[in-house]
Amino acid sequence: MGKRVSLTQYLVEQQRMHGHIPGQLRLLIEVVARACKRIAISVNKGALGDVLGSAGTENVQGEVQKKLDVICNEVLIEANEWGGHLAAMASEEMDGIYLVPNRFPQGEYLLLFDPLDGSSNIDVNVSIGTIFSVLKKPEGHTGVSEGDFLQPGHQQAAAGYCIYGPQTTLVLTVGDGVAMFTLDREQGSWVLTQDGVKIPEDTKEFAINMSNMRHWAPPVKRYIDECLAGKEGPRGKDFNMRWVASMVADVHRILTRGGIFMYPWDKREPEKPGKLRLMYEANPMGFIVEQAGGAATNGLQRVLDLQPGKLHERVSVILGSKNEVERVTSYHVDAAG
Ligand SMILES: O=P(O)(O)OC[C@H]1O[C@](O)(COP(=O)(O)O)[C@@H](O)[C@@H]1O
Ligand SMILES: [Mg+2]
Ligand SMILES: [Mg+2]
Repeated sequence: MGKRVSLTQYLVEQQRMHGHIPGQLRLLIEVVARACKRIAISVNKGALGDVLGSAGTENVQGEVQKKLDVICNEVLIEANEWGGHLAAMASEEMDGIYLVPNRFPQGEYLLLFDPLDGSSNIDVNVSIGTIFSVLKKPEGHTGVSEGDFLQPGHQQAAAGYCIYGPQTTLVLTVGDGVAMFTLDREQGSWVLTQDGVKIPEDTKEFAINMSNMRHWAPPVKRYIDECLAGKEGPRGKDFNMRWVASMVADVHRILTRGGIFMYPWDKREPEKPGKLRLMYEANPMGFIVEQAGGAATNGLQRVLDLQPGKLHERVSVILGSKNEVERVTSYHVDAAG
């Protein structure tokens, strides 16, 4: 095996050699990675650590919080308020933004996260994760408001996720491609295990929750019907299907071997644009997927160009292998006339 490159070495190189990231951002990412290591330990303990089951509370979106949703949120807040690189944080599990208290050093970045993605999979021992996104606080005024967070995804300074699966893997982009780091548990360090990750442009694998089929919009139904028709259908090839129901795990598979992931708008809650959250899920994943050569849209527009109207905004998501995402998007454009 060749020389092992740690997360710190990778980031220092991004900072010094390529000039991609300022020192503050490098340190911020290291703090997030350390928090993910702590979360990995809690996740691994499972029933032994009393971390399974419901917390008996609801988040701002009316979803029942699991114990791990709450624990992970606290770990991320606690680690990052000490870091000194942030002005404020926002999380899927908190109603409003969290200002870094004055007693801690203040920084110029904003951190957003989905502390625990795939909540329904915690108790059944299936892969779950943490997703994060970093924005720069807009200049020109003191203090921080919710409005400062409402920046389109193409302005992200960094984004990543950590997947707690058979391996614990941190996937990161600072706008210079995508790198993967595997946690070496004995050493307690993140080791670079793949750099320049590329998603194949074509695929024969789709990920969607098929139980919602009767609620889909016609362009989604058209695309999936064509996939299901297989070799004899208009696509002329057989498709496979996967749905883990943890976005991190589904996206991780797509980064590894290609595929398309869809959580589209559907008729169950027609007033909502989708189930997934723009700021904590779609934007960071959209940034990563694009940096790996894939694409991410809401059916009509590039996800990273959407102007958020509010912190907990929902969005329809289609992402993954470029040619498939373009195809589904063109079906939506056709339908919109
Ligand atoms: O259970 P469904 O409707 O298939 O939804 C699965 C989706 O919900 C999510 O679990 C939502 O994330 P949270 O667990 O953070 O709420 C995604 O990770 C996943 O893609
Ligand atoms: Mg989530
Ligand atoms: Mg979550």
